[in-house]
Amino acid sequence: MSVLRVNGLRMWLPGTARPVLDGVELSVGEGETVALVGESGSGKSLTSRAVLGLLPDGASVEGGVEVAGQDVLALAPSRLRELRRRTVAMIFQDPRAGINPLRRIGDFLVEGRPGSQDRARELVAAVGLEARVLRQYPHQLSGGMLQRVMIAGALMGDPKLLLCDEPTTALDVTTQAEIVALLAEVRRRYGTGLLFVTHDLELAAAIADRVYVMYAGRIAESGPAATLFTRPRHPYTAALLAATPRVETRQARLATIPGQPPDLRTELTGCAFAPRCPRATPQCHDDPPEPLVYGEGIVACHHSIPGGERA
Ligand SMILES: Nc1ncnc2c1ncn2[C@@H]1O[C@H](COP(=O)(O)OP(=O)(O)OP(=O)(O)O)[C@@H](O)[C@H]1O
Repeated sequence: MSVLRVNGLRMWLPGTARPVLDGVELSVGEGETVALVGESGSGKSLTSRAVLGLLPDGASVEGGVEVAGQDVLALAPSRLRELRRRTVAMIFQDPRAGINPLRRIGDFLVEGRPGSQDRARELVAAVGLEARVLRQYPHQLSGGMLQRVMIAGALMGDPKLLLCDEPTTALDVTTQAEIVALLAEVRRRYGTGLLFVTHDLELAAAIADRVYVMYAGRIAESGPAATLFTRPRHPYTAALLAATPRVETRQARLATIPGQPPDLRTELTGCAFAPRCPRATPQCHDDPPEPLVYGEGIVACHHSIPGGERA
């Protein structure tokens, strides 16, 4: 069963010529880790924030967001608060932005949850911190420790779904690896579904069961992580992989994808990636490709790479 289903989510923002999210389909199963990857501006954060019912000012939306069977976009504010307290939680890139610097860690964790001191102690230990941090203030902890605190805080309500928006980007490489390992442990121990938003493909490959690749507000390709990263079918996925430094071969960054993603002030007639795509034909500029199912994956491309190959 899915803890999250995003069904054809379309979002318009003021001053744009096309939807900023355009028919996003995405799901996360119970205890599953799913990565949402794409370049900056592709719509990853807007998607993950919509899961919490957080929409930018002036946004209008179509389609649905279901968390544990509840239609988030139709919930009354009080039910939405309850959902965020119990069912779905989020951790962000910068843990310092999400915590009051004047309150002790212990007070932050039990805030709004009377009688939850034991749970806070248990979770602080579960995220690998000593009990004394409960009496400390945020400035006394490193960024990595504070991200552990945020993870403990997110788990206080025993959520079914944890949204992680670039949770390791602000951390050094060693600490990143520790936080990734901790999230994997959280999912194993508590059965939490994870939606992991990142621009880092290597990280997505390391943590996720399934991956969605987003481009210009649309899902270009999705599938099991192992298949998608070894045999990408969408030319955009292949180009992203070619532009990613590979740790195992110690190759330097070899290429960037020529060109820019389409500006939100322009309409799109065909495939959003066509102007940058080596496989594009006139059809790609005129007709938006429909998503097609390939084995366990889905690809929206008129000329997807047969069998897939890593560029
Ligand atoms: N409140 C807003 N008003 C207008 N445009 C917005 C707003 N929020 C986001 N956008 C635009 O919507 C697009 C998608 O933004 P989003 O933050 O979801 O991208 P992203 O993929 O998460 O990028 P990043 O990795 O840089 O965070 C971007 O072009 C962004 O400029």
